[in-house]
Amino acid sequence: MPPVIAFEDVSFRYDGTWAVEDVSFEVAEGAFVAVLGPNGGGKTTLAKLITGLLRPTTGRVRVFGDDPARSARRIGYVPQAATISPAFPISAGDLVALGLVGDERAGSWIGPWRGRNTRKAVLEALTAVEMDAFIDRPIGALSGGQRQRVLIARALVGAPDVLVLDEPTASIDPVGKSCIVELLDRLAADRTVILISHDLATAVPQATAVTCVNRQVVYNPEPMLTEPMLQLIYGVHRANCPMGTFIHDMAHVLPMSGMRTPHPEPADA
Ligand SMILES: Nc1ncnc2c1ncn2[C@@H]1O[C@H](COP(=O)(O)OP(=O)(O)OP(=O)(O)O)[C@@H](O)[C@H]1O
Repeated sequence: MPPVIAFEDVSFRYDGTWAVEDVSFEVAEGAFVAVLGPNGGGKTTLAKLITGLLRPTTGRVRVFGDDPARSARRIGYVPQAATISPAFPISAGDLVALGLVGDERAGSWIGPWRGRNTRKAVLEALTAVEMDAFIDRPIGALSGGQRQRVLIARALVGAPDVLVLDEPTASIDPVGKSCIVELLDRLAADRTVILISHDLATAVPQATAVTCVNRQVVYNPEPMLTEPMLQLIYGVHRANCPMGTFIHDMAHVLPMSGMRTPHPEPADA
C-alpha cells in the first residue's frame, strides 16, 4: 500500500534559519504518529509542510501521492495554540463552518451557512467531539478545553483522511486532557493521525509510530523510542525502550543528564 505521507530529502529554511534539514520518512495509512521534540525543533514546520501551508525549500513532500496543496481537502489541521480570541464574536457552529470554506461538498458557503448541507456537516463534527449542544454558544463563553474541542471539530468537518494536531492539549487540565486522549482514540479508528505533543503521556497511549524532530527527523514505525531518537531530542544515551518505560524513567534520566523536562504551555488567556 502506498504511504499516506512521504518526505523525500526535505529541507526548509525561514529566511536564514534552517528549521528542518534532509528529512525523509513515510507514514503508512492508519498510523497514529506521535511527534516529539524540543521547543524550536521544527515540529510545527513539519506539520505545515504536511498540510501544504509551507513548501519545502528543497526536496519533495507527497500526501496521497500528490502535492499537499492538492490533497488539502483530505487533511484536517488543528494549529498550535489556535488561540482564536475569545472576544471574537463568533459561535462554535460558525467557527466549525469555517473549516468548510471553499469546500464544494458544503454547497454554497457564501450566504447563510445554515444551509442544510453545511449545518448537517457542522452538527456531525460537533457531535464527534461531544459539543453539539454548544453549536450556538459564542466561543467566548466556552472553556479552554471546550474551545479546543470545537477547533478539532473545525478540522474534522471536511471529513479528512488525515488529521494533524499541533499541541491540542496545551493549557488543558488533566481531566480535559484525558477526554481529548479518548477523543483522539476514537478519531484514529478510521483515519491517519499526526499528533505533535510535548506531553508524552498524551502522545503515548494510542501511538503506533513515533517521530522525533530536532532539525533532523528520526522516524520509527513502531511506538518505540530508539537510542538515536533520545540522542536527537534530549542528548541522552539510553537503550531502546517502549515509550511508557521512557516516561516512567524520565524523571530520573533528565535531571541526571542536566536536561530540561518538557514544560507545560502557558495557561490559556
Ligand atoms: N515564521 C518564522 N520565521 C522565521 N523563523 C521561524 C518561523 N517559524 C519558526 N521559525 C524558526 O524555525 C525553527 C523551528 O520552529 P518550529 O515552530 O517549527 O518548532 P517547534 O518544534 O514547533 O517548536 P515549539 O515546540 O516551540 O512549538 C525555530 O528555530 C523557529 O524559531
